[in-house]
Amino acid sequence: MQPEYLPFPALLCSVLSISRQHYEVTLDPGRALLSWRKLRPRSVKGRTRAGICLTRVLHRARGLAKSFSRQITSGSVTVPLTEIVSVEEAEIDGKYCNSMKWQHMCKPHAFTVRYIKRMKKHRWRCGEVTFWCSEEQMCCHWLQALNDALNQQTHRPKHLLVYINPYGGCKKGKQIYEKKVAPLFSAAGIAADVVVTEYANHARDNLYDVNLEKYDGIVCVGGDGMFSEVLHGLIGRVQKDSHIDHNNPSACLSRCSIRIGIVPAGSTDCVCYATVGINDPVTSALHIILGDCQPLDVCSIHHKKNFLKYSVSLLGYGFYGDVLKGSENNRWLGPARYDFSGFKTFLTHHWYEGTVSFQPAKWVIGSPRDNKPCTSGCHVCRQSSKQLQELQKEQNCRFEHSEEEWTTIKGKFMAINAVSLSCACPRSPKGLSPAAHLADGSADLILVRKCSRLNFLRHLIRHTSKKDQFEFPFVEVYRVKNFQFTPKHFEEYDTESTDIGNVSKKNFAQICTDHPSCVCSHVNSSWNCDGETLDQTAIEMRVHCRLIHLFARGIEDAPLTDDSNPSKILPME
Ligand SMILES: CCCCCCCCCCCCC/C=C/[C@@H](O)[C@H](CO)NC(=O)CCCCCCCCCCCCCCC
Ligand SMILES: Nc1ncnc2c1ncn2[C@@H]1O[C@H](COP(=O)(O)OP(=O)(O)OP(=O)(O)O)[C@@H](O)[C@H]1O
Ligand SMILES: [Ca+2]
Repeated sequence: MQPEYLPFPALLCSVLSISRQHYEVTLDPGRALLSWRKLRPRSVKGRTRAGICLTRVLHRARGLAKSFSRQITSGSVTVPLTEIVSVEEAEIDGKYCNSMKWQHMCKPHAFTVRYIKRMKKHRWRCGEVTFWCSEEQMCCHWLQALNDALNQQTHRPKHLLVYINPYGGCKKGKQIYEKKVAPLFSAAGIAADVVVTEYANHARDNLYDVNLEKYDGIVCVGGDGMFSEVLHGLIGRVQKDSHIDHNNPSACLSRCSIRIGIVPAGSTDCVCYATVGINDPVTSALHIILGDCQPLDVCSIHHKKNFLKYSVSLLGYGFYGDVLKGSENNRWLGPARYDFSGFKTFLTHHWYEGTVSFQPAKWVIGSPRDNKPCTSGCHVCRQSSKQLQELQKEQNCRFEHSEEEWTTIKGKFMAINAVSLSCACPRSPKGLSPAAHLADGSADLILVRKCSRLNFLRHLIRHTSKKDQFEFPFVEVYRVKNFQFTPKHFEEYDTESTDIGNVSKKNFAQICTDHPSCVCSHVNSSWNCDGETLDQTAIEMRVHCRLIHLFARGIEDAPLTDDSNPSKILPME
């Protein structure tokens, strides 16, 4: 049984100075809060004649804790211990040492606390406050207590493996890491082994050899393509270690427990944006330092019994496949290559014929048009994944192979998009499917049927506003656990050959040479899989619920402060 008053964790409360003003500073380990409140001169006098130091270890935890819950007064700041980035002895600069106030001290004693400040649009910055103590002993006491509290947060990474793509996005990956991220990691006491990649797939291949046990996380500095490399390396490595054959489309893949952090330095940065709420390197670094953890669904893509790729953002055929293809020769344009190619692809206005079959994700409690986006600590994800787990247990693993309820749609499509997260990115802040969930075990399958150029434009424009992009008769959206696609012309030329895709391509090439004026080259599109083109057009996709974990927390509901008043952090009540 718990005694009424425990000696530990005890409150630590002192009068310390910040910028020569007196504050009552309290560390409440029970509620995991650090707070400081400005004292009026009268109350300081009442506490200590010197007006600087008074340390009281308070055991009346309950009464005081209650009073903290009401502490939303002006001049009062409360920071959860989970949001403290670092604590260290302050470096005293000349300004303070030479001031009259401190001249009597040969060595002023101060410590600096860095903590999360929430700015607009999910951007985080590092706030900094230096507390001055009158005695060395008090300073040590505070440093010790704060560091003890931080050390108790065992989910924070201590050792990271960092891969930097120096050529992603605007080619600033290395600079971004060195200037913005590395200093924060080192302040937080995180050791990092850095690999600057020398060729495409360097990071992926390296992850097969590296001793993963040494690390608490892997960080990739780059765009979605770089993240995809790390994802393939990690998932591939874990399956290899667990002797799971990834070529088997119905294999139950082993989950990867080591977390991946994304420092955005790419062209789209969709995975980062959709899991953090912004593509900002400092914000991402801070999420990594705090040791955030966000599970993420991953889709596997197969052609017959051959594994092709994993996808976490967009698996798109038609419009987005063509945009990607068209952008490849214009890499020199950097991120603008997608807009240029998007414009050209829009003007060419192609549609493609084929058959889509899918099985709905029956366990999910949400739907693609319920207007309930995935947020930090998402209830829909938690509940849905729990129900999926129960279903899998009930059906004793046969669930994955069940043949029930396939829906088949044959038609002409402008675009077929499957997304297992919203795909929010700077181009489209709500994404391709605004209510898709990060970790519910499902993907949203969006079918845009053949329509006029004007209608397609109306649909595209909706991605940039708050209006529903699915509210058109030519757009359908389904929440699925898997789907298959066969292009019409693949069916026609299908043979018993083992390399069907190549046979099909060969036949088309033949037809096009025979009829130079025809549009055969546009009979098939290609798949854009997280920014990479797939070699096959006939594919099957399956969602693996929560296969990986990121250093992220999903998108927080509402920022607690704004830029105009960043110093006031309200308690997390
Ligand atoms: C009129 C404006 C309409 C704007 C509509 C914007 C919709 C943007 C939706 C973006 C969805 C991104 C999904 C993420 C995919 C990533 O895994 C992948 C790798 O990074 N990125 C891309 O494939 C890169 C895909 C980039 C796609 C850019 C598409 C740009 C379309 C421009 C159409 C212009 C029509 C103008 C007519 C006058
Ligand atoms: N050293 C390297 N040299 C050439 N290519 C590399 C190197 N390192 C990584 N790559 C490849 O570069 C590709 C693109 O990188 P990245 O995703 O970082 O930028 P991006 O394509 O501009 O951004 P996004 O994917 O967000 O659109 C990745 O597919 C990755 O495999
Ligand atoms: Ca999902």
